[in-house]
This record gives sequence, C-alpha cells and structure tokens, in this order.
Amino acid sequence: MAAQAGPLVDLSIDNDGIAILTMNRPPVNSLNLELLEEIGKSLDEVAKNKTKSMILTSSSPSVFSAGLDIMEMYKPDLKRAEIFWTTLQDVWIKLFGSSYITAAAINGHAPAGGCLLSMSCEYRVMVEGKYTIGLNETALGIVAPTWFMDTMCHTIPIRQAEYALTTARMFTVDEALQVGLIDESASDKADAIDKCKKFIRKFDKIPSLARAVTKQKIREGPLVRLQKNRQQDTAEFLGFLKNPKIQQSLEMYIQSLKQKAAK
Ligand SMILES: CCCCCCCCCCC/C=C/C(=O)SCCNC(=O)CCNC(=O)[C@H](O)C(C)(C)COP(=O)(O)OP(=O)(O)OC[C@H]1O[C@@H](n2cnc3c(N)ncnc32)[C@H](O)[C@@H]1OP(=O)(O)O
Repeated sequence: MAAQAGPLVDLSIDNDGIAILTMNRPPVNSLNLELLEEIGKSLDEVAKNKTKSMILTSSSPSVFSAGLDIMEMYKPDLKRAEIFWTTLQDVWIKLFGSSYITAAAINGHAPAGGCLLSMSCEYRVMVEGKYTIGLNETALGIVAPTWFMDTMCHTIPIRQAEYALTTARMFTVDEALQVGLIDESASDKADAIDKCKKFIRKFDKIPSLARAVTKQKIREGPLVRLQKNRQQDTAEFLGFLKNPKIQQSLEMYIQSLKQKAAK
C-alpha cells in the first residue's frame, strides 16, 4: 500500500455550520487503527463544538470505504488487535449514538465496515455508477458482529437484512435504493453532498433537543446491547483471530484482492 500523504481525515465546517468529515486513507479508505482513531477524534470534536450536523464522505474518487483493513486481522499482534476492535466499537457508539444530525455522501464502493459507517448515519445518498454497498462478511467466511447486524436491521426490513447478511449481498445503487439501504442516489459527490444538506435543512424548524432525544431513544436498543456486551464482543473477535481456519480464509481473500488489483 502507498505511503500515506496528508492527514487521514479532514474535518471542515461549511458556511451553513455543517461539519464535513472526509476519510482520506488512499487507496480505498480501509479502516485501520489509525484511521479509526482519527475518525473517533473528529466525531468528538463535532460533538464538543455543538455543530448541528455532520456529513461523512471520502476523498477517493471511487471508494467510500473498503471496510476494515484486513491486515489488522491477518496474523495480528493481539494487543493491537484488541485496541483496534475497541476503537471500532467506540467509533460506532459515537456515530450511531450521536445527538447531532448525520448523513453519508457515499461517493463509491461501501462494503462491510464501509456500509456499517454509512448505515450508522441517519441518511444516505449514494453516487450513481458501478458501485456496490452491503455487508459481505459471510463471503469471507466471517460473521458480522451482532451490532453490525443490528445496524442493518435498523436500516432495512429484517427479512431483507437476514437475506442480505446470509448471502453476503452487495447491492447496486438501484437495488440499495429499492430496499431502502440508501435514501437517494446522486449524479456526483457534489450532488450527494447537496442532497445530504437538503435532508439536514428539514430539521430547521424542529426543536433540536426533541429531535436528538427521539433519535437516541429509537437507537437505544442496539447501543445498550453492545455496551452491555463489549468485553464479550472483543473476546469473540480475538478468539476469531486465533482460529487457524479463519486465518487461512483471510489469507486466501488477501491473495484474491492482490491478484485482482494486479490485473
Ligand atoms: C460467532 C461470532 C464471532 C464473531 C467474531 C467477530 C468477527 C469479525 C468480523 C469482522 C467484520 C469485518 C468487517 C470488514 O469490514 S472486513 C473487510 C471487507 N471488505 C471487503 O471485502 C472489501 C475488499 N475490497 C474490495 O472489494 C475492493 O478493494 C473495492 C471494491 C473496495 C475497491 O476496488 P478497487 O478496484 O478500487 O481497488 P483494489 O481492489 O484494486 O484495491 C486496491 C488496494 O487496496 C487493497 N485493499 C482493498 N480492500 C482492502 C481491505 N478491506 N483491507 C486491506 N486492503 C484492502 C487491495 O488489496 C489493493 O492492495 P494492493 O494495491 O497492495 O494490491
């Protein structure tokens, strides 16, 4: 992977007071420990500055996020793997449980952890093109954690979620729109951001405390479930990393990604 040029995230506030959080880890924004830490810090900053809303997007022209960095799971240092996992849990708790308004301008592919980040926002606009979005973990021989599944069940009907999760379904933009995995499609990134802003403006006349408490109450179930089971969830993740069969599946998957990239 190329050496990192520039900061891993960019956090800016536009003229309307909307925070734009841009992931910037070329080539595919795979979520390693350092990127997750930076996303977490940015979410803290948005909350601390009492910014009314945030749009999550990517600096890549074709990938929103490729999901978790597989190299964090392949033959890992277990201490780092534990910090990696708890940082991912923290990011999800901060984003899914945020009181401010959140929207994702999905300007490219969003598999697995990339799909999770977008589903943790309240509104999704995806750029048209040959991009796909979904939770594909079972295709890698791994099981999406319960809170990934909860997030999907919070976004699309449970029957569709079960089918998508078990079959590792990656949705095209049109399919995602039909099932409600995204709310709108857009012609390009600028259009996606405009549409996210339009969604955010819908709340101009809604008292912000009532909105925030309603959001947090409707999201309480999945949040409490992870908060109660954090240690067990981390132990399961570490146990999974120690399983030789899982390591073999990950090795094969990495090889297939490298072969595809070399073509
Ligand atoms: C009983 C219950 C127990 C439960 C215990 C817990 C279980 C743990 C669960 C963990 C949940 C996992 C979540 C995840 O997010 S796993 C990651 C899944 N992601 C993917 O499968 C996406 C893979 N990538 C792609 O499909 C494509 O890269 C993509 C469509 C995103 C972009 O395609 P593009 O053609 O633009 O780019 P390339 O494929 O050429 O890739 C460029 C380089 O990037 C490398 N790459 C890609 N994705 C990843 C990744 N996720 N991690 C690390 N590296 C990645 C790719 O290999 C290329 O590298 P090189 O240039 O070096 O060859």
